[in-house]
Amino acid sequence: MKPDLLFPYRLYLVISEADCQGRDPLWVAEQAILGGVDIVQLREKQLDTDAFLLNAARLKAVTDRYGVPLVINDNLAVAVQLGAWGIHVGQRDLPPSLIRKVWTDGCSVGYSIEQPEQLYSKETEASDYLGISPVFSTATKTDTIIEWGTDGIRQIRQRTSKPLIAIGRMDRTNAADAIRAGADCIAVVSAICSADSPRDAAAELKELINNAL
Ligand SMILES: Cc1ncc(COP(=O)(O)OP(=O)(O)O)c(N)n1
Ligand SMILES: Cc1nc(C(=O)O)sc1CCOP(=O)(O)O
Ligand SMILES: [Mg+2]
Repeated sequence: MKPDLLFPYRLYLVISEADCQGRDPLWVAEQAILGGVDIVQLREKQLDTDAFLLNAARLKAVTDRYGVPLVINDNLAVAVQLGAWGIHVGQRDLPPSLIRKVWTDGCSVGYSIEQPEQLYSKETEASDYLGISPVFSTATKTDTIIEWGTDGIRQIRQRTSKPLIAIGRMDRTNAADAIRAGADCIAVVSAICSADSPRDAAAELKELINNAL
């Protein structure tokens, strides 16, 4: 199925303070953007809402400077108060249809798909793009169910026109394969946040993605 063109982003950085190896996440995010990241998600699983909001506001000052959309993971209160571009939720979070009722001014809603039957739900219908969760199992997030693999990307591509985000152990060795299998965008934590040079890592991934399109 042909992908929806409303999601033009190709390289998606998912970031948290804990994933940045003691480095300043604002520096990591800025370097990644300079290297070619074109959408950023703040995923803070350990912080309360006040601390999450403070970090999100600091990060938004950086992403706004470069015209890069900022997505908030899970926390609708933070996303709304911040005026974020969007929110990403999974199967055990607030459902997209409820988010749309509360956050009415055109937010973007990403939704994780963990199993084939979840593609055909009212909540999937209510979302703007889908996280393929995970393409490969990863130490960064261990509460996942199956591995989709590149064949899984191909199967999902045949069944939906929603933009597809490949996430889970994505890196320089598999990004091009995921794009060729039908993903629209590659999302990473470690491949950028753990790299010696987040800027160079992002630039290499972006080139691999662009060459695979
Ligand atoms: C782009 C993207 N895809 C998938 C996820 C995972 O979301 P979720 O299943 O809600 O898990 P947590 O990130 O909340 O642990 C994501 N965050 N981003
Ligand atoms: C945030 C997230 N969501 C996933 C999912 O499967 O839904 S995997 C993941 C973390 C991805 O980290 P890394 O790039 O280090 O593998
Ligand atoms: Mg979640």
